Amino acid sequence: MLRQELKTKISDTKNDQGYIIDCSGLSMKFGNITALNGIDLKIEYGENYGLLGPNGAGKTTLIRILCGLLKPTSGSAVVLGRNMPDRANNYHIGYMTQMDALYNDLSIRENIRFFASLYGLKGKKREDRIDEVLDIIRLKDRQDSIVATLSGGMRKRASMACVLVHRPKLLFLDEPTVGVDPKLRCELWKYFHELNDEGVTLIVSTHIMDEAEHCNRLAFISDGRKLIEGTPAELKEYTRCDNLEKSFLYFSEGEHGRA
Ligand SMILES: Nc1ncnc2c1ncn2[C@@H]1O[C@H](COP(=O)(O)OP(=O)(O)OP(=O)(O)O)[C@@H](O)[C@H]1O
Repeated sequence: MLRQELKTKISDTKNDQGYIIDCSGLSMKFGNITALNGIDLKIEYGENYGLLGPNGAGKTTLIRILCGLLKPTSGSAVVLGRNMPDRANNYHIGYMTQMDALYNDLSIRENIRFFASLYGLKGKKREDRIDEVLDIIRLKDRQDSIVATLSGGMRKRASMACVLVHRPKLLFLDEPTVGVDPKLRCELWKYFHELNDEGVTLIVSTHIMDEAEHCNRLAFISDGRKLIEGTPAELKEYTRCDNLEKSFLYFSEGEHGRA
């Protein structure tokens, strides 16, 4: 009952612009595997929204549908006012996957330039944007290094630059700071919040609680279902837990997970 009240309270927070993401009854089956099972999701413009759940919960499948890379088995996903999949949304969306999509034999700058060109950026504007993102990820001094020679954290930063270069309105980040050192992690989250302030909507998929605490709202996902959503404070307060991990266990395992 209380859980329903929390759901209702949160779903009442609608913004005048409508929703950047509006999903209804989204399901996805791969043969006999049900990856998503009737997900309803409304995300407002400029939110920093977290998808939190264990391995295999369905987070990546959900993101791939929202990016237009997969067609759902049933239900609808409206993104930026368009029913997905719709290629017209491609320019407005950035997606940083768990596995990087960098070309090993190109330099960092050449990789970023390649992605910028795919989005139609040219000439001085393109080179200025590349300089801008190199500053953000703090790799300007390594811009000519061949990607195959980079450390894991540097690869992550280079991938980040490739998805930021066309300034997407909607950014999907799959475990964005795994393998990144604490100092840069702080800087990246500061930058993500700045992007939010500029109106960019961020969807962050994670099973790391530290990362989830940075989101303004979260959905707990398990076995392809959305268990609950709310702000980190609301979810902890409701479950009377001192951290999100325990709150998640509360919802995924019932009363046994309670602190
Ligand atoms: N192309 C596919 N073919 C078959 N099964 C798939 C496919 N993609 C995903 N699945 C299955 O769907 C389920 C959800 O997977 P998904 O990758 O969405 O989970 P996830 O929450 O992102 O997990 P993780 O945190 O480990 O990345 C899993 O059982 C997975 O094996």
